[in-house]
Amino acid sequence: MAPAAPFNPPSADLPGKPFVPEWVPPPVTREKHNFAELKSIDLSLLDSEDPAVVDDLIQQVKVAIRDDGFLFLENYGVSLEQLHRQFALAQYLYNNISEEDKERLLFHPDSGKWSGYKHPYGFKRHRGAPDGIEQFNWYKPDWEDINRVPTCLHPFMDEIEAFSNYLTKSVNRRLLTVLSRVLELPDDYLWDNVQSHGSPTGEGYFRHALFRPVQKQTQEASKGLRMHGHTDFGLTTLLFSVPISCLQIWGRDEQWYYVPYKPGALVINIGDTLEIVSGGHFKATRHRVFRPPADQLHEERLSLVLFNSSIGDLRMAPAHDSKLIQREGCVEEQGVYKEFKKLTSQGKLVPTNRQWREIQIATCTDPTDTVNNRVGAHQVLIDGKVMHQREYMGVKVVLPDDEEHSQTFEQHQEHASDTYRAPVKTLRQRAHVIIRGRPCQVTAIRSSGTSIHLVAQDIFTGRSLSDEVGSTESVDIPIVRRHEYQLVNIDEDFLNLMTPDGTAKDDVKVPDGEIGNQIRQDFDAGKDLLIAVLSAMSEEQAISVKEAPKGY
Ligand SMILES: O=C(O)CCC(=O)C(=O)O
Ligand SMILES: [Fe+2]
Repeated sequence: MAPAAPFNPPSADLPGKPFVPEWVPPPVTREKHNFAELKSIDLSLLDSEDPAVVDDLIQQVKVAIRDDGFLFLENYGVSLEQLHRQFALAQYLYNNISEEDKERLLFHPDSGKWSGYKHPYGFKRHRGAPDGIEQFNWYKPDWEDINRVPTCLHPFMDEIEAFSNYLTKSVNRRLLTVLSRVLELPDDYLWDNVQSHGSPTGEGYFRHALFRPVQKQTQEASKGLRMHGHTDFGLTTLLFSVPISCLQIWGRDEQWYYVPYKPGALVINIGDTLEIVSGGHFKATRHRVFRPPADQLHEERLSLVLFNSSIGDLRMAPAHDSKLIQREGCVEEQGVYKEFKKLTSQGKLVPTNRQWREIQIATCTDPTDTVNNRVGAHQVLIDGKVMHQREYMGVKVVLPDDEEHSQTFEQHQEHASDTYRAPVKTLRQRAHVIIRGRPCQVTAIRSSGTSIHLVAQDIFTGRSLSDEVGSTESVDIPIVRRHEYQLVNIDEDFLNLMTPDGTAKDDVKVPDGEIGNQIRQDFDAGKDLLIAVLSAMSEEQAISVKEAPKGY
């Protein structure tokens, strides 16, 4: 097999491309508990001329997939710099997308596709409770018509499309070769017979996602969940390992574990299709998105994902040509394969791949949905554990939805909800830090010999403060949150605000100066206003005002 060519994207500085600020990975958590140990696979070994090296690679994947159901992939042909450019483009999208584009390109999940822009108010087109998750998803029609893409990204579609093409046609194709070999099938079996083709993503999709920190009400309604425990419905999912630890996987010991950050690595999820095709030898990866450890609660999380889909018209069954299946039979004990098998043994048709994915998208529920997320509704108790149970076209899906494992984090967070400590060396420009008891934002950092000189600005008063810290020492960091509220009234010196779930909040003062004047002026003019409030260390201040989008 010819060695795989590395990713060679179009240039970032062609004429007409606006400047895109760099993406700086946020600091990694200091939390060490509840992290999974994932096996890491070096994909470049597939090109080795030594058959023993290739055999060893296949064995490693076999063990990782059959034991754990997930793995890291490294050396797949994209450099860290190229990857960071793609994250910078996602960051650029969320800093520049217009309100008009959000409205115009709003997704239609009822259609069974996530195509377009997802607002941060749940997984229905109609706005529900805030979930802080924004997404843009590219499906076939979105690649084919530039008008279906946010205008701010138009100059960069060459790079985004090249990246998705490389991920599908090079990385995923090689990964499917490895998986075909594990099943002892011809190299291109999964690529030729199961993977959907055409456009950069076939019937699958590519995603830019942004998870913003959530407010207390969302956190309480969802119990820390950002996305329910689930398996992906397609063939494979290629997720990029990110510094903000939210992705968790369900271990064999029936506990949730965070996926650690491995810069540049891909996290590979096995989807339902592969579980079925492999006759249960591959387990679809059970995963969810959960709140991060305490020291990352205030950070935004960008996530780039490629979902590889199976051919929509196919109904999946085990690949009986597989020598592995012929020799060892199928593995029946659990999961979607078992449920599909149940249907076929009753002489019933299983759903097509298209039906299977579209029904799950169209009926997806939110972690904030306190009506459905109850035992008796979408939850059941099995052996004392809370499980999420749904039925799609006669196929029962039961997945863990249990919270109790995270109590140690909960206690930790209560304790450390205002501040935490971090080595001064990890501070960057614009990072938060406490200087002389005040929450500040760093404006300058200078190293001299064994000490670091910090200059910072009080986030509430704007006053400049400075400090000298030993370069190996740690400093206190405030947890700074930014919430947006609707302005209902102004009561002398106080704002009467309303939280997204309708609770009144009347303890924030009208700020002094220009912003205060503007709030009063716009309110008197009858405008619907959203007020951003910054809070840190039990202090709160209104910091900006904007007009609420229509339909808010
Ligand atoms: O953003 C992530 O890390 C995972 C998202 C995910 O699991 C999904 O959308 O299926
Ligand atoms: Fe997923």
